[in-house]
Amino acid sequence: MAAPVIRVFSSESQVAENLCELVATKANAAIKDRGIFTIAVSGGSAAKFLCDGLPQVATDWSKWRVFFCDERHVPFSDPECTYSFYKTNLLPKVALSTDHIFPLNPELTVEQAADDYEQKLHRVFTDGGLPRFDVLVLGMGPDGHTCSLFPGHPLLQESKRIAAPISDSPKPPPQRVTLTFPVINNASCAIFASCGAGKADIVQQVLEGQSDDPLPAARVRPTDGEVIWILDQGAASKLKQASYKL
Ligand SMILES: O=C(O)[C@H](O)[C@@H](O)[C@H](O)[C@H](O)COP(=O)(O)O
Repeated sequence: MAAPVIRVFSSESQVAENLCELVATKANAAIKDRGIFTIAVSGGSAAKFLCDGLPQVATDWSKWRVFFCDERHVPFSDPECTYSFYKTNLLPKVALSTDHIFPLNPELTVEQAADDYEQKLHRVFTDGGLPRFDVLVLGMGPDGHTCSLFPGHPLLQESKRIAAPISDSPKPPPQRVTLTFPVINNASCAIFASCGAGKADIVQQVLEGQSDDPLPAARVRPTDGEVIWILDQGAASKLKQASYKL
């Protein structure tokens, strides 16, 4: 398990650019090696960064398979739907087929939608084992949550499911489906992008704090992979280790 790699940039636009360059590098390496690139993306500012920057990268979009680290159980027409954000803001600009992006089915109950999502994962990750994503693009909330995995929630201990329903999310909307830690920590590379001084305390706690009960974002430590934090100066401003500074 490698220690987190921390990259600090002077502006949000540089964070976005670096994130997209890194994703493209990982994509093109995976396509060269195995002919396919598997990624799970998030909502929040990471979605905006990816939708703005990925149309500029050179890659074979027909080889991408795009899942969601988590998704809100809302209709596609709801402005809270992360899939619809990507559908509107990325799909018209890149040659990614809608057959290669995997939304949650909002017509089902949240429990059924989680089961259905696990089946979708197994159809792409066909070896029958735990899915091993090439890249996860993650966000972190001000409480240290990532995906729909919240501090103190029993889902932090989930060990059997690869995608799980949640009906009591402390952040609305309450019903969501999320990848679980066994899948997250089986990824080849997990990338966080966090910006703004409002994130400084929680970034410091997650990256430098010691706890017997780590925050969800601090539990992202792929066993055979890397975790990379891409921060702007504001988000990195409370880190104590001098090597993390610009
Ligand atoms: O599902 C959600 O409610 C959001 O997607 C959320 O989990 C988001 O990823 C984080 O709060 C970080 O968001 P920012 O990077 O925009 O702060």
